[in-house]
Amino acid sequence: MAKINFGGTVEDVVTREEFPMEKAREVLKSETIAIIGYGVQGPGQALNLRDNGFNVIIGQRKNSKTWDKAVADGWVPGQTLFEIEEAAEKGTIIQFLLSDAGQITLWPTIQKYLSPGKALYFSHGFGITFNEQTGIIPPKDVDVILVAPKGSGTSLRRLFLAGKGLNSSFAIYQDATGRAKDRVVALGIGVGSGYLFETDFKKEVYSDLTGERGTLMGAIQGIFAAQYEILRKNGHSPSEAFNETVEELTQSLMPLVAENGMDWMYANCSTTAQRGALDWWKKFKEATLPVFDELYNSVKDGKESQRSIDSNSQSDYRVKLEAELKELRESEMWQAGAAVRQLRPENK
Ligand SMILES: NC(=O)C1=CN([C@@H]2O[C@H](COP(=O)(O)OP(=O)(O)OC[C@H]3O[C@@H](n4cnc5c(N)ncnc54)[C@H](O)[C@@H]3O)[C@@H](O)[C@H]2O)C=CC1
Ligand SMILES: CC(=O)[C@](C)(O)C(=O)O
Ligand SMILES: [Mg+2]
Ligand SMILES: [Mg+2]
Repeated sequence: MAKINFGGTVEDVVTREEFPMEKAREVLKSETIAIIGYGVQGPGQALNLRDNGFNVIIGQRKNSKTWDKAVADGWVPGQTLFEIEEAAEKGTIIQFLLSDAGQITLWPTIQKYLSPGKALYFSHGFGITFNEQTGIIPPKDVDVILVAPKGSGTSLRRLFLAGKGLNSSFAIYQDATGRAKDRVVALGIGVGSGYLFETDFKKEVYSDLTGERGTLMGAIQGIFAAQYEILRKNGHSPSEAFNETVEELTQSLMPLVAENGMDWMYANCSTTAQRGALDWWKKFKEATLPVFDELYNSVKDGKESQRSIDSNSQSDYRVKLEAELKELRESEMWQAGAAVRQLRPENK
């Protein structure tokens, strides 16, 4: 573990220097990693593990789109691709990467294959933390571990192929074998994580549900829509409104923040912009702090998890989600965005 000072708080983190890939391969050399679920995280983690030389198999429903996707990705039926139950039986580490709602449905099936000494692996603390809602209560004689990439499985794979990595949190809920720490850190390195920081199942899911409803996905769409609406209401064209709300942020300013922090991005803007941003950011913080407080309490009270389970357990959950995504896509702001993207020099 490396001791890193994060703004005054020293944390123990795992970097690839402390836990190189060779060590991860040694730790997991006798393991069969069965990945159940091939949606977004499944492919990202499975392909990275395979490329890193680990023994990986996939468990999927036959005659499904994800079975075909797995075959297209080079998984071989009967060798590295099996039906869910056969993969769970063969796996010594079962990576439970169905959707959080899907895990509830499949838990009675997976549970049958959790023989003593196996490991049950999640990429979200949802199923375990809200087990009064999910019913996911593992037997005591298996390891229960978590590696949660802090980003999309699509990005996990793309960054791996680019020689980079997404950071991940890791947690141990049960250490039945005495090897849970080694297993979970080895898996975190194997799936292509940048650095690993420790958490617990409850903190992972509370922070993750907050983040995705907040700055990462929900709040950002909300402030985009609000600013775009004000600009358009005051006569600014869609081009001007979209560029000033989204395109400049994604193409110019956020990459500067990612490179060297917010102050550096500010310093690379005009002094006019710096004065304004420094005057206004606290007003936006004051306006949104109550909303974030309400959001976190809704997560903590189990309201968000129940909402997710109720919605995503319905047979037509994907149809309903797609209809709302279509509404977003067809909004004027994102239609303007589609036109702007097409006009990028690299897309001409
Ligand atoms: N999407 C992402 O990039 C991230 C996901 N996670 C976590 O990783 C896990 C997997 O997430 P995703 O890959 O997004 O899942 P997903 O929503 O893409 O679903 C994965 C697979 O589960 C299947 N599935 C859904 N409901 C099912 C059911 N009732 N019965 C059988 N199969 C069912 C889907 O067909 C899909 O193939 C979740 O715990 C999620 O919270 C964590 C970090 C990021
Ligand atoms: C990509 C990710 O980290 C999320 C937003 O938490 C998720 O997909 O659940
Ligand atoms: Mg997340
Ligand atoms: Mg999430």
